[in-house]
Amino acid sequence: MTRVTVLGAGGWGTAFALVLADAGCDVHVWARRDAVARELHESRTNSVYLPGIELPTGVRATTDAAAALAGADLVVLAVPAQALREHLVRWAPLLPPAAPLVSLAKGVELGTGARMTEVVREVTGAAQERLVAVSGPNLALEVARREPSATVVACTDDTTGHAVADACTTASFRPYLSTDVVGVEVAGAVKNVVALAVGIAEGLGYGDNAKAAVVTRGLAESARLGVALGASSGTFAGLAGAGDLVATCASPLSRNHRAGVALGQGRGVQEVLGAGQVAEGVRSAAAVLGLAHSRGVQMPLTEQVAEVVAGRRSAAEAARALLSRPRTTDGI
Ligand SMILES: NC(=O)C1=CN([C@@H]2O[C@H](COP(=O)(O)OP(=O)(O)OC[C@H]3O[C@@H](n4cnc5c(N)ncnc54)[C@H](O)[C@@H]3O)[C@@H](O)[C@H]2O)C=CC1
Ligand SMILES: O=C(CO)COP(=O)(O)O
Repeated sequence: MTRVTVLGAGGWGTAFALVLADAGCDVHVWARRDAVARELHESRTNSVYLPGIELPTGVRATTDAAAALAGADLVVLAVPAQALREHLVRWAPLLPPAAPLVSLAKGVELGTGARMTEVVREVTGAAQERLVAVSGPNLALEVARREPSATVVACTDDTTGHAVADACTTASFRPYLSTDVVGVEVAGAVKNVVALAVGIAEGLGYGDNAKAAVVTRGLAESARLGVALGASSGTFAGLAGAGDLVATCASPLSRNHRAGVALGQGRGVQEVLGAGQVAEGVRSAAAVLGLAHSRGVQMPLTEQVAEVVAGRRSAAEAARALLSRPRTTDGI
């Protein structure tokens, strides 16, 4: 039986632990907070992050990372993007030397512009073949309710990719394989920024035309950045790109979408963040923009989201700025 350690017991870490257990893995979850670990371990529920969901028997949880990681065949990283490095520095000496390291986070690190697998590689020194990104239209609550969902398992090494896909294939959760780690990670990170933008449009009271324009132009700029970083443009038309935008930009379950609506209604970013769980796009917007600037890539939508999030521009001003840009000729 594959022994898997999931580091992070938020909505997605917990839902993914459920998938792994359904797929027949022996699952050990690390939670940051004692109350969450105890509830998961004793009642097999996580009422803060996944209300109404019961995990399969056999899933264990602890706040002791060393105990969670002992003997792991596979390690899943499920903490928010901006917290990954600080946690990994502590976990690195505890990681089994050959286990694949799977990143679930959708974000780019502030200050470095690093993708999540780049952070993992820098901190752990793990070979590229051990690094895996899982990303797609995977709203945690729907996955945990065992509603049909598909995802992308991205790894430069086929054998590792298949091993991770085997560990998380169930009757309702279906992974597709890709070797385009860069594309899958960029698509996931920029998706959160676009979901904020769609929410902002909604909060401003705009209709479906505006939202469709934001999604489509957001996807175009996501693909532009990805290709500049070496990704394949096809990745952005797939599950990790268009697929995740469809799910997140339409769903009230998306925290980025909800945060965007609040920003569009004129609420401040502190109020918006204080009210809910992690909305990765809020902090990734500036990081994505920095990465784009370093490669000479234009990302006008991301630029406006970063302005709104920083409080330098109102949502209405951002919309006006986008509408008054010089005409472009790419036609997509
Ligand atoms: N929730 C979802 O539907 C999905 C989330 N993701 C991605 O997975 C990653 C994790 O998201 P969730 O599990 O949903 O987040 P969450 O907000 O539900 O939970 C985050 C988890 O990380 C822990 N944590 C550790 N250090 C933290 C810190 N410094 N600040 C805040 N939390 C910290 C929290 O205690 C919690 O266990 C994010 O990058 C997100 O974009 C990806 C797909 C689906
Ligand atoms: O990434 C997600 C679904 O694929 C979840 O989105 P939120 O982080 O906005 O809730």
